[in-house]
Amino acid sequence: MSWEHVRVRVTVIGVGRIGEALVAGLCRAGMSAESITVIGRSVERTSDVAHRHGVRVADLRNLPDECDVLVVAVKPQQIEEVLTDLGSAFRGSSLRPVVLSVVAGVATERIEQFLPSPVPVVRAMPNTPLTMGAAVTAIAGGAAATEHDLRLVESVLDSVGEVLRVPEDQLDAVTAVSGSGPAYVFLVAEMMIDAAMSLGLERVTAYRLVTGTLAGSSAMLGVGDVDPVALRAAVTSPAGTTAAALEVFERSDIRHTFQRALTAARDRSLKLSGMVRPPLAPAPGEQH
Ligand SMILES: NC(=O)C1=CN([C@@H]2O[C@H](COP(=O)(O)OP(=O)(O)OC[C@H]3O[C@@H](n4cnc5c(N)ncnc54)[C@H](OP(=O)(O)O)[C@@H]3O)[C@@H](O)[C@H]2O)C=CC1
Ligand SMILES: O=C(O)[C@@H]1CCC=N1
Repeated sequence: MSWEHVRVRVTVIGVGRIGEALVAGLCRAGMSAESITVIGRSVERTSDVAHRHGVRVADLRNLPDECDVLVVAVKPQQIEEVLTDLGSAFRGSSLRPVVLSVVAGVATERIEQFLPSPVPVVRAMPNTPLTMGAAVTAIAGGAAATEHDLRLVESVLDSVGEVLRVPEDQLDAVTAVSGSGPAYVFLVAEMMIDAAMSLGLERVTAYRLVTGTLAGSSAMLGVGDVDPVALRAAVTSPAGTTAAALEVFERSDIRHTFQRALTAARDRSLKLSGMVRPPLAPAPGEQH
């Protein structure tokens, strides 16, 4: 998406790691800084982010006059408070942006319960490579989200990486795979650097070899529909060095470990939903 002739106004509530990564990614993709507003909790942190990226600042009780996509990027434990304030802010204004939640584990239905209906809600699971325009994000629309709303969200997320639609009940699995996924890759980098140093390489050499290897290998994976098994086979000479290493991995039951790790992440995402209590009763005159 080229933002040169298109104006979509984005407000991001919660400018922590993922909120700021999104702001950085959108600025990098050419969205004008005047189209982006941030709302944070700590004044210092929020003005710091706004200053660094040249974007505007607002607050939850004083939303910007214009906003097409309102991103909620706070922790699951913080969303209840934010949605309560957002519900009140919406009731006192005619502003009706698409609410785009990137919060792990919190269902669109749960979010809708805090807001005057009908507010379109889209749930997304991005990942931190969005800072580099290299995210992969899965989205699912809530009850009031139209095709137009989904396309609007896609236009924003497209500019920071790849976007795919999934049924909402798959988003917990998506979180385990691609939301948390960068951390697994960084863990591999960390372990390879430690192992390289234990073999006698200098830290700086180990770092360059490992990051170069991961970046190069990721670039190979990113070329069309490639099969990771075939790519691995191409590195593995019979009775060679790679085969010696892979045999150690297989004997250590690494596949089962990955299976268990991703299942634990998926289950944690499912559990997070239960931490957000719906509001006690709808405001007078509102249907839910
Ligand atoms: N990090 C990641 O890789 C990914 C994270 N996510 C999801 O994104 C969300 C944010 O995660 P992450 O960025 O890592 O978390 P952080 O803790 O880094 O960021 C959360 C931010 O929300 C702010 N905040 C808290 N309460 C409020 C409030 N009432 N009003 C405005 N801002 C508030 C916090 O401010 P303060 O610092 O003052 O507390 C903080 O800056 C989570 O729900 C997570 O599940 C999704 C995909 C990937
Ligand atoms: O760890 C977490 O809960 C968040 C969701 C995906 C990545 N980080």
